[in-house]
Amino acid sequence: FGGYDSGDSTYDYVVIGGGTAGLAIASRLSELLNSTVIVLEAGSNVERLPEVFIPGLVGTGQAFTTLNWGYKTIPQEHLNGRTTTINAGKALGGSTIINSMIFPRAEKEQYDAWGTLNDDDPQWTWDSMLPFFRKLELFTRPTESQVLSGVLFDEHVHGTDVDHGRVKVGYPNYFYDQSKMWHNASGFSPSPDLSNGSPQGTVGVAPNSLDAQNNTRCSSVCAYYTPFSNRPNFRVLTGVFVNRILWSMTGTTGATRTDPLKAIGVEYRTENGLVRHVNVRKEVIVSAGTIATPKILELSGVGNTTILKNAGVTPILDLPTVGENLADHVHGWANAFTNASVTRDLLTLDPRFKEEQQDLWFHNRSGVLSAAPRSLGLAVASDLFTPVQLEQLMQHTEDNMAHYALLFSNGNLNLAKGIEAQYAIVMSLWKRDKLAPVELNLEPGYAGPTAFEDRPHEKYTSINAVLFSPLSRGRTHVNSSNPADTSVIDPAYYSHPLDLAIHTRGIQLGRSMLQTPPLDTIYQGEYEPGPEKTSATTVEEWTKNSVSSDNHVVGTMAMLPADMGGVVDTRLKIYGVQNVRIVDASIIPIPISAHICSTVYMIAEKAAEFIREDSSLQ
Ligand SMILES: Cc1cc2nc3c(=O)[nH]c(=O)nc-3n(C[C@H](O)[C@H](O)[C@H](O)COP(=O)(O)OP(=O)(O)OC[C@H]3O[C@@H](n4cnc5c(N)ncnc54)[C@H](O)[C@@H]3O)c2cc1C
Repeated sequence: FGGYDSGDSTYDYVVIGGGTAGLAIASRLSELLNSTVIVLEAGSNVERLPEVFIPGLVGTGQAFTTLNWGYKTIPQEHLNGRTTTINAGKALGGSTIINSMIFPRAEKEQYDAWGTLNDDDPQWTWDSMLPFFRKLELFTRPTESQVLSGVLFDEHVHGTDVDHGRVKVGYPNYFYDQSKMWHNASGFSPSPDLSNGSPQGTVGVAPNSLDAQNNTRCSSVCAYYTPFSNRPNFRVLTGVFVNRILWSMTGTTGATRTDPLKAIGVEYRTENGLVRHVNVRKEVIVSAGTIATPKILELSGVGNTTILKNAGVTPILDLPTVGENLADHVHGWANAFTNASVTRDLLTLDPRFKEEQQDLWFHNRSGVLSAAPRSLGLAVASDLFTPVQLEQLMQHTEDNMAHYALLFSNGNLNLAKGIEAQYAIVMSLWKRDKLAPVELNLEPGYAGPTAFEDRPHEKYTSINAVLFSPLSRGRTHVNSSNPADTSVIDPAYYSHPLDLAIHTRGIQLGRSMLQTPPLDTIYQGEYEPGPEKTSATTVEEWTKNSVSSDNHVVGTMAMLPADMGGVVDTRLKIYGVQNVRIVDASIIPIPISAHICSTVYMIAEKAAEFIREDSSLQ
């Protein structure tokens, strides 16, 4: 297990990508003892790297180019022509190897929106998703000292089934003074639990994907693979790069195809360049993530025929919205110098401090390395704008919904309808304060766009301000038939004007929080955006020049009806294809106001159930 396949072979289920969703669904399918499952993963198993398993080292793993696909965007018109990087884990465990382990959920109304967009399908509502959110979790109640440090929780919304729960969820062992101060400075009310489906307008200590017994990261490898790696029907190949899906070539091809396409195998390349394939008996499941999944489909001939022909790929099935509808959260900051006694900066600035903290963590799992420190505050529209400003922004957005939907649809009228339907939902949630357009969270150390070498070597307090409800939609497509070439990725950040307006306002709010009691007692002057940036225009300009991806890309294989530009149906099957499901963040039809990892696991758990149900009908 975990090595190279000795040759071509046949499996019931072939899973492309052993990341967050890929390992989750493969593991659940391997519970069906009469089924064989293989996972094909490009990266390797790096669970034993300290940068991966020590919670306080979050952020360092993504700097390893070997662990990060680091997808580059094309120059972004509304970011003054800058290119940006969308990070994504390149390892067994995918992005759960390098992510920040923040593990909340979004507002229940936003999950209900998935059903609304899909002809009111009851399979995709908060109520029908909650059992799967609970199923995936193995929650550890916070200790008395964690509760005294401000952790609030509602056990009913968590999963505690020791036999079936998988992702270990817990809380940090170390609490920075400034995080506690920020809870008061934010002005938000305390959240009873950031996973309860009503986080908007509240602040709280985020649950983490963390093994509370050992105080180590719980990635999808820890949750879904390591404990089950000796199952004879569960095989994982690492270091293999999938090129394409192989189809049964009976029937017609191209736009005139009427019979559903059937996958018969998957072609991959080994690290030493050998091209091999595996055969599939039942289904192929694509879980390569929001950027790589549409690429694999396009290289397999499924996508927009014109785009495929231009790239030199032979079209097999015309599905013009593959790779469209891309949405991403956008990350911005405000930060200030601080006289707080402990910040994360000390890990870099003071070798003795770092050594002490390492000793503490290895000795009894305490100290700053025992925490991936995130307290989240979810601002609603009325926290950001006055009623008059809000009225004007909403009016302008509502008046122009059809215009922007068409603009972002790449000429596809079905997708324009789908995007416009998304906008109508967003506007209605805005009006009812059922959606947090911006998340603000405190980082007890430097967070911002300036490299260590280029900034003063001081201690900082930062507020991350993340745009959570983008209306801009972009796309990712191949422009070559060579699998080794990267796609052309255009998230079209800020191409909807509301996005820039909201995000700039969020950054301003974060900036003012740094000077609000009691945080003002540790404030030693602003570093970024910079005290000289006082007008709305100068802050807006700084925002355009500095923001980056929050690595929460979704939507490129959207679960929407076909006449709204969808790529997969509500059982996650690709339209026009018999036996390929998409199971990862790419199916999320509309961005949610939350860190998305728990939602991706929930999708995988639901998909496993769909497959179980469908196979029992055969
Ligand atoms: C730096 C960073 C920080 C984040 N922080 C948080 C956070 O704190 N909380 C949160 O909720 N979310 C966070 N996220 C987002 C979240 O982790 C991801 O959205 C989610 O894990 C994506 O899951 P996925 O299954 O769609 O894709 P992934 O987990 O990325 O899995 C895709 C897998 O497919 C593999 N793959 C790709 N192409 C091929 C190919 N051709 N052949 C074979 N294998 C291939 C990849 O190597 C990878 O293993 C973060 C993401 C990043 C990158």
